[in-house]
Amino acid sequence: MTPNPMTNDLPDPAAAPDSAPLYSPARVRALLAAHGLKPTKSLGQNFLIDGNILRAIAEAGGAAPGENVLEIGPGLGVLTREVASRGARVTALEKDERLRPVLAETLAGLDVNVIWGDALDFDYAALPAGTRVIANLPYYITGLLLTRFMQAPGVVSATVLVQKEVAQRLVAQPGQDNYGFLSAVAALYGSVKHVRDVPKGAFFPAPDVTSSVVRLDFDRTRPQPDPAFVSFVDNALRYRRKTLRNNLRMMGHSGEAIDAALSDLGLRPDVRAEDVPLSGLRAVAAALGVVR
Ligand SMILES: C[S@@+](CC[C@H](N)C(=O)[O-])C[C@H]1O[C@@H](n2cnc3c(N)ncnc32)[C@H](O)[C@@H]1O
Repeated sequence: MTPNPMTNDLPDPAAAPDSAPLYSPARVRALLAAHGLKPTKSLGQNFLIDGNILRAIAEAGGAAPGENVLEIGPGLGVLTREVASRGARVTALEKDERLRPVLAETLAGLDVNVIWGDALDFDYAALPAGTRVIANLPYYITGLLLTRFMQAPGVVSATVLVQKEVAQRLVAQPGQDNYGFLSAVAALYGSVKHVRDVPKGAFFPAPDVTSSVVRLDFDRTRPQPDPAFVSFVDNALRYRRKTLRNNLRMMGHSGEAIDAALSDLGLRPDVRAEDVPLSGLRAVAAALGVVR
């Protein structure tokens, strides 16, 4: 049973036998109808209705007995169930309070702690060491959430469903089209792996864009990036297609100091920040006295 791509209509709930899995399109529709709910676009509510994708995310995310998992946006609880039923302890942050009765029903009997509130207000620094994030993220705050996970010392990995375009940015290397702050900061904290693409039909309602599952691993054994350097990289890469010199000028560095630094480091005066590897940006930051 797949949704009609033209209307996003799902089959009649009466057609959903109780034995059908929770993520089946008919069960999802029945659940929403029973609670008088419609997905809210502004909250990025595109619910997963494909069992293969759910299993692939849980598997890639390392959901296993004894693991502490953080999920952002459990929605109807389909991914939460998949992860918790593999023995992981799940903490799930959900903003939409209308989903309280739904999650009470779909997560009954599982080891899940639902925290109601905005994921942007959550204290990620307090998460226990070894926490794994597994989530189908609300797309409108993906970038912000990814940087919160990176900066939380307890979080060791994040396996997340994101827009394909974000996935491409995450894995891009210096000099490539999609390279930018997200690519650079991900490389500063660890490594990124593209797990698989996910077609629009795997969601209800179907989103406008293709999605991808990526896994980010954060290396907590090495010294964490200097916040001054992270901010320097953010500013240096902020305006794409402008020269690094121009972006550094916007940060308030003098033209003289920039020219001397670029020349000493053998970088062309018109080099663009997205073409300079992180080691080069670090050398520029050191030459300008931003980091030691
Ligand atoms: C893409 S849906 C994923 C739902 C479910 N995990 C699934 O895969 O079917 C995103 C979820 O994030 C929730 N959400 C949106 N903004 C949020 C925020 N700021 N804080 C916490 N949850 C949020 C939405 O209500 C929704 O449940």
